[in-house]
Amino acid sequence: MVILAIGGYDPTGGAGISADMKTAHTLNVYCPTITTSIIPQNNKMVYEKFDLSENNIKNQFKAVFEEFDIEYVKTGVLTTTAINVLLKYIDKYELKVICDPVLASTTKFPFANKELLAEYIKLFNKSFLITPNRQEYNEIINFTKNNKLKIKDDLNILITGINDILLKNSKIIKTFKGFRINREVHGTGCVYSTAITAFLSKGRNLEEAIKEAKKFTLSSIIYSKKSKLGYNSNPTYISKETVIKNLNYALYLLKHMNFNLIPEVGSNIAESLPIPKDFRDVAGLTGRIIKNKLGGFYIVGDVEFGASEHIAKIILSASKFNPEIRSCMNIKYDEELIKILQDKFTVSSFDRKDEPPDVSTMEWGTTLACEKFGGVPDLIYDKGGEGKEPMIRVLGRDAVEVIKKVEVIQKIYNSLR
Ligand SMILES: Nc1ncnc2c1ncn2[C@@H]1O[C@H](COP(=O)(O)OP(=O)(O)O)[C@@H](O)[C@H]1O
Ligand SMILES: Cc1ncc(COP(=O)(O)O)c(N)n1
Repeated sequence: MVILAIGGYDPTGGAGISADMKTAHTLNVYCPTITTSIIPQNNKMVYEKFDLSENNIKNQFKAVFEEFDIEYVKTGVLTTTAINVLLKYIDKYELKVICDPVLASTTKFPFANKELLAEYIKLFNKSFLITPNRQEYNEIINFTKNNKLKIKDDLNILITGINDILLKNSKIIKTFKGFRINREVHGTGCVYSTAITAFLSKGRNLEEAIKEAKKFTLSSIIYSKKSKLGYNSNPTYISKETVIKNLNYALYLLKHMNFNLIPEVGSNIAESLPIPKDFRDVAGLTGRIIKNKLGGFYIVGDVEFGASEHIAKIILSASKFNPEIRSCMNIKYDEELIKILQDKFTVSSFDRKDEPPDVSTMEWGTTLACEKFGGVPDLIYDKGGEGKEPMIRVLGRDAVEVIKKVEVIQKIYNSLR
């Protein structure tokens, strides 16, 4: 797949064509880019906007279209020159344009004036989809009204926010629900519109493309890169294959450990996709890790999605406190051990005696432990109850991280003996 991204250059890599290329590359789509402006900026401010000449823009278009067959084009920061050249190429190559009308930066630097906005309306009328945020949408509608300009009825308009609204012919076609992650990330709009373009180029229909791109964008926020001034988009795609691979590698590492912290009920280890909705988004062992009476242990079953409801409930509850936490393993409880572990790991707990009626113990206990801790600790334990074995649960960002924590715990346990 090849898509073309046309936009401004942000030297920090958080937004603009750098974000576009990172996004497309992560989705295995090749992405030539045409630069319209050089925009020195960071999470604090935009220093300037240097627009490239008409001749340079024309040569960039020539170079790309000589080299590639392009069907889908995503636009970010544009100039009048870039729009005028693009309009000609749309006609000549029947391009499908996804236009992200970046009228200003999040740091409030204006990227468009009235003259440019008038050019944008021409581009909208030759585009497939535009993805304004709510503020940009209001500005565009007001501008068309005040200047008696018309936007074609059959233009797809995705108004982005926390929930995104897809409009067509002035009707709401679909709302794409999101949730707020407590983080302001530079370049999310670029990632989102490029991800939509990439999924469209893979043959998804518009609603599927938006749905998948929204999950992808949320991941790019969850895994965003912290810098001295804020967070920068970090497009990250964790597929089912990645999760299965992590779990199988974690079990491989376990086999090479003298692991014996196995509870009577057995252990399981699980890992979820990012932003899991229910246990079907969580993979675990269809069987258990059980003690071998003569020493050692057996790993019973295969790694499958939907295999472990119990551990899945822990992950689903924990991920609400920290969406990066996607994995958990339950191991044997030991009074002396958990005391020592407090020096090495963050620990929280719950007491089954406090359990209210008619709740899922794992959902209730995990939520309570995370609330007490103010996030997700490395370990959550309980001392058991009526017919219920005490347990330690090890949490982490993926199954390999969890197993590495288990390895440290096992070594500490062995040193007590
Ligand atoms: N902190 C956040 N938490 C969750 N979703 C976010 C967050 N920031 C942006 N998004 C999502 O990323 C997409 C683009 O973000 P938005 O802020 O609307 O674009 P822009 O960066 O162009 O203003 C939207 O779908 C929005 O829901
Ligand atoms: C080159 C370029 N393209 C797009 C944006 C918008 O990104 P944000 O909304 O995070 O400011 C930007 N700031 N710079």
